[in-house]
Amino acid sequence: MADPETAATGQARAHPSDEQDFSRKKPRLDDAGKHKKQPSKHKKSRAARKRDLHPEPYSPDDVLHRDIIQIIGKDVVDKALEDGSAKTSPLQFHDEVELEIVGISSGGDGLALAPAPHRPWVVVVPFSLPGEKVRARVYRSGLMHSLADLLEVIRPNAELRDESRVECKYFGSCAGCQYQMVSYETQLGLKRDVVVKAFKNFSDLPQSSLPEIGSTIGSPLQYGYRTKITPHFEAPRQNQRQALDAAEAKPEWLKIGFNKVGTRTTMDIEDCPIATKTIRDALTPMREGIISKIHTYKRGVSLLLRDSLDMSDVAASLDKHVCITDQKATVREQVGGMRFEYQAGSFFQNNNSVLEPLTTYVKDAIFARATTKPTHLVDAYCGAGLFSIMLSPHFDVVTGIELSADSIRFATRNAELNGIPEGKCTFRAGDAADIFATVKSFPAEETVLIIDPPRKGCDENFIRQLVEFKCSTVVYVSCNVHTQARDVGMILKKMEEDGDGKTSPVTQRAETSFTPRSSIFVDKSISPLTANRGGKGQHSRL
Ligand SMILES: C[S@@+](CC[C@H](N)C(=O)[O-])C[C@H]1O[C@@H](n2cnc3c(N)ncnc32)[C@H](O)[C@@H]1O
Repeated sequence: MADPETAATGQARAHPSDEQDFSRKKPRLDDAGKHKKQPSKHKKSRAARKRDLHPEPYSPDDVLHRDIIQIIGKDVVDKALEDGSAKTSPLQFHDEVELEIVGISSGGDGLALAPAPHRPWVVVVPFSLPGEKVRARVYRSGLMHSLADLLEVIRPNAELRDESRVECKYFGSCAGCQYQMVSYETQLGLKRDVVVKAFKNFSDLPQSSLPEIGSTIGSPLQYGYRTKITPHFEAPRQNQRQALDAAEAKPEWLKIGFNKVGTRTTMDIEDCPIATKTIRDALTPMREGIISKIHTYKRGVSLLLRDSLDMSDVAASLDKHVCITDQKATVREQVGGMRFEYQAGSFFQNNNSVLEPLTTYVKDAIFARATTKPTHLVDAYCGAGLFSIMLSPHFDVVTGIELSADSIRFATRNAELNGIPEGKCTFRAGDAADIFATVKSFPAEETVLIIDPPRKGCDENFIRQLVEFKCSTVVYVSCNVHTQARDVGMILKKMEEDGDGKTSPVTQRAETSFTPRSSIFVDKSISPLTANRGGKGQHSRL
């Protein structure tokens, strides 16, 4: 799933960089307790001012902006942009308001209209649900919206909310999960809605061409599924370091964990119930080790905890797991009948329990649609070879490409490890677009292309060559449905421009499945309990 940093890592959700940060009004003190110079509001570049009013396309800000438009209407937003009031919040810092939640954003937060007599303005309230009446306190404002902390659910949506479902003591503060209080059934429906909206808002396709979105296929595990977490902590400041020599217990300022919702502040997290048992068991000793030598750290650290089969015993049962914390170490996982190894610091999907159903789903989708039996498989953005190797029994020739040379080394090794005949699977390191030059001899009618790009999606060079390649089937797996919708729209349009209906590799139907990933055919939305928010420098994913 894409950029492996998902909501489950607890990284903070992205907020519009240009938001009106009321907290700036408070004097800031430096380490020595002196007042820091306040940043001048007049120094924003023209580009920054433009960004203020036009979120970066397909970014989490843009996705939220589309949700806002849906609630208050395009005309109202356009008028506010025109008259210059789109960034002027009618609500002040720390205003407490009672709100009726009317919708839920693609990032999983409740959405309300600012109460009358305020002009149309959206308030975003994490952990609230449609149909609820809540009390919330505003802490920041941005383009046509304010962000607010949930203070109280005055009238819960009894159909959706059941607090007894919540299994994590940090839920409601940690940025990692959004949905623990709702049933998994409901979560799957919410994820489907995100896919529907994404194709409507970001594919640039006419209504009549929008794919039908199937129902979401659930993850076999809803807690204890996450095979990777990356808690982080800050190094002591100079004044804190001096006091440390005497300290034995964890100093109050030291927080080892994930971001607090809506902030870039780290919360101390002692346990994470969405992580596997192996990772949960390893977290306490790891934290204790850090606390005991915190005085030695000169800078903050992002930790890595990865669940691996025990590598010390090749014949060991699949029940013997260890926690890997070294980025360079090798991790081993089992998926169906296949074994995979990869470098701990490189990409691998973070919910092992969905991988067999996911790859089987992709295989079934390919063969159910094929009119001629596919023989050749091209796996673009192949990582350590998950799709290549899982699907290899069903093809004669398989080739994969991937930017990371380390992942390619492991993909080649994984083919050997699983006894795939020599020469059947070949992998090369390089930009995905380079694959097309190497597969010109593949028979178009019998060739399948699987794409599983990072969150930013494919580039135009790749898409242009994909369309020219004219293979029989394209499967687009993605952890970011918004860039996926953009790319699918672009592929369909370019194919139409080419006027070659027969090549049409793109399915008529997007189907939501599993946790977050998506494909042209499949849209998987991976993580239970999380909204699969995404984006740079933030936050979450498979
Ligand atoms: C979402 S992961 C998918 C990996 C693999 N399909 C799997 O399921 O394990 C995306 C992969 O694309 C790789 N990548 C990123 N940019 C790329 C590019 N321009 N060309 C090829 N691979 C790229 C990343 O290193 C990462 O391994």
